Amino acid sequence: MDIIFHHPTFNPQFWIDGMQQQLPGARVRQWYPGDSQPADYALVWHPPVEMLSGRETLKGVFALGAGVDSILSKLQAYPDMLAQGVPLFRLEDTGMALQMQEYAVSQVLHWFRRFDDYQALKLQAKWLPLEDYRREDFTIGLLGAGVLGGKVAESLAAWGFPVRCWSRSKKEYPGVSSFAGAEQLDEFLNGTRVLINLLPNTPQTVGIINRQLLNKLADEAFVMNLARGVHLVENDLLAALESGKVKGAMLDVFAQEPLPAENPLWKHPRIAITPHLAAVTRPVEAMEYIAKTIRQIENGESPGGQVSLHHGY
Ligand SMILES: NC(=O)C1=CN([C@@H]2O[C@H](COP(=O)(O)OP(=O)(O)OC[C@H]3O[C@@H](n4cnc5c(N)ncnc54)[C@H](OP(=O)(O)O)[C@@H]3O)[C@@H](O)[C@H]2O)C=CC1
Ligand SMILES: O=C(O)C(=O)CO
Repeated sequence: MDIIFHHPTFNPQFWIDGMQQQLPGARVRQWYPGDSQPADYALVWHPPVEMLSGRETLKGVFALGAGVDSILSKLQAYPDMLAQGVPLFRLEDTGMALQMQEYAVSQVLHWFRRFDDYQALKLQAKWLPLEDYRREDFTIGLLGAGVLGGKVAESLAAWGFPVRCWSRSKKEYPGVSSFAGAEQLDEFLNGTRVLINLLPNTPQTVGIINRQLLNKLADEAFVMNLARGVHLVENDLLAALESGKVKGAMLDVFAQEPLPAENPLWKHPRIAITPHLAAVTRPVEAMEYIAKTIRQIENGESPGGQVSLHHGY
């Protein structure tokens, strides 16, 4: 079995050795421009078009992350990049759900215990106990309730917050109310105090966190964007912070990354920023998962994690 690998930043030798250990007998190589030797599987992130195009014998392409928007947008521009019928897989969890839970829970508790307000008071040297927020007024809404959103919802429900989620199909997560489809979006937003975004980037979700949506949240809402920058209309968030509708935001992802130094989001006192690291690929877990999936394919089974080219995620 031949496996080709391309990632703009990961250490290729680490992955080549790791995959060979996971799949004894497999020949794993880093792909270089001009390499059109046969391959059965490809492990990729931001792949050059030339790496995949014309490879009709591929049995699977693995995205080395959870989101496949960059691969699908390239595929849209170059429809021949992936031969007909070659399945595209993505990483499902492989250690990312725990990271998302840590990120979301710590920030929700930060807002709930009013540490943002106390930090502002501290800067004025003011000793001023504030009224506690009540859990029942702190409804948390997950936009997107898949592999990562579902786990984040469950971890917040375990802290006793009212939690709800919104997805395309109905969910049954313990302690989490489920809303599904465009027709239930308003109901989901009504009363949501903390909005956490874990949707995929698709034509249906671009710009979803906009003025109209923000206005439907509870007053003094909080917004956490952990999915993709294109989901959020940045100027609409800034306007909602100015009007007081939104009290604070925590942003991990941006329409332009790295976020340019002149972007006003940097300077806003009620916006916290991290540089797209809410959940990163954990190589060992990812390699175990990919190897398991390859073994399933080789055994003629139908593995999970296949991307729907129709739905775009
Ligand atoms: N900031 C970071 O470091 C990282 C960000 N991400 C981002 O997180 C995203 C989510 O990952 P993951 O949970 O694994 O993805 P999943 O595909 O498992 O979950 C996506 C969820 O969004 C829902 N959804 C999709 N389209 C719509 C729509 N039009 N209307 C309503 N709901 C919709 C799906 O509904 P249904 O369940 O019904 O299909 C599903 O619940 C990734 O696409 C990626 O962009 C991922 C990893 C790290
Ligand atoms: O896996 C993904 O989609 C990511 O955004 C990794 O940071």
